[in-house]
Amino acid sequence: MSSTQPLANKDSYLAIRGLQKEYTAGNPILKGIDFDITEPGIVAIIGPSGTGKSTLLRCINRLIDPTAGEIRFDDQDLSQAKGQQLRALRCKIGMVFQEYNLVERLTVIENVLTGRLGYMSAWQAWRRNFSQQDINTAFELLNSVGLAEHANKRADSLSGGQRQRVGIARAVMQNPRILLADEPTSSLDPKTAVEIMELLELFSSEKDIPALVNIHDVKLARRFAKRMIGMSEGVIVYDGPPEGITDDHLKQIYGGESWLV
Ligand SMILES: Nc1ncnc2c1ncn2[C@@H]1O[C@H](COP(=O)(O)OP(=O)(O)OP(=O)(O)O)[C@@H](O)[C@H]1O
Repeated sequence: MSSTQPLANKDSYLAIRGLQKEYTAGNPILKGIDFDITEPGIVAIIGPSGTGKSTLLRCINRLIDPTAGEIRFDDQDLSQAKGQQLRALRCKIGMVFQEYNLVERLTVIENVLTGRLGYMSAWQAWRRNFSQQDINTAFELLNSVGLAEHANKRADSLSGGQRQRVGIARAVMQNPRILLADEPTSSLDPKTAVEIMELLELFSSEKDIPALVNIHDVKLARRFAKRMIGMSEGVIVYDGPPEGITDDHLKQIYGGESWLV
């Protein structure tokens, strides 16, 4: 794709053009990324370690600043947003992390409720002054992720799979327009990994939003993704349906072939 293509219309969930990121000058990690997200469902981003998958998601939610390019989200250029505008846009981006990023000393329900903090005034947030509606929604979400009976336990008493369920509930609590998940299954056993992907699929479908998921497990990606983006050395080398990915694509993405059995 070319960075001269027009940005998608305002019905697009996300439109990225010419996205570049250098951590050190002259050493680009993302070398001009272009894609549109126009439908709900899981989009799996695959590629070898160090190719820039996390950097891409971190640019999208502005945990880091892109070096160049445009990130069109909610009809605004997220790459240039600052201050209140950036905070408001970030509220609409739910983020799920590999290591969960929960507040360990808080209870499970308190962790889910932190998904609303971005919508509250500083005073309300400081007082943890959540509305009854938010509290009800948090309990409903905990029920949906199968953790209703754990609501009042401390987050650090849960297993990895349970923590990731809390992480997903917290992200959905934001009422996001998109979900970003950075290797959400990498620290989990295979069965739990499937359950986590099922939850991402469920919320993506229920809330009618896309979920961009960085994932190392190609088989798992193929099972759940509607679309796969293959990255290699900071560029996109495959963008299409899971059934379109061939061994040749995988060789191009990961290099070599001895691992392809
Ligand atoms: N904060 C940073 N400062 C400098 N370099 C960084 C920083 N974060 C990442 N990098 C470098 O950018 C490159 C891409 O890293 P990134 O984490 O985006 O890759 P990845 O594809 O997500 O890898 P993995 O699958 O192992 O998580 C790597 O070479 C990494 O060392």
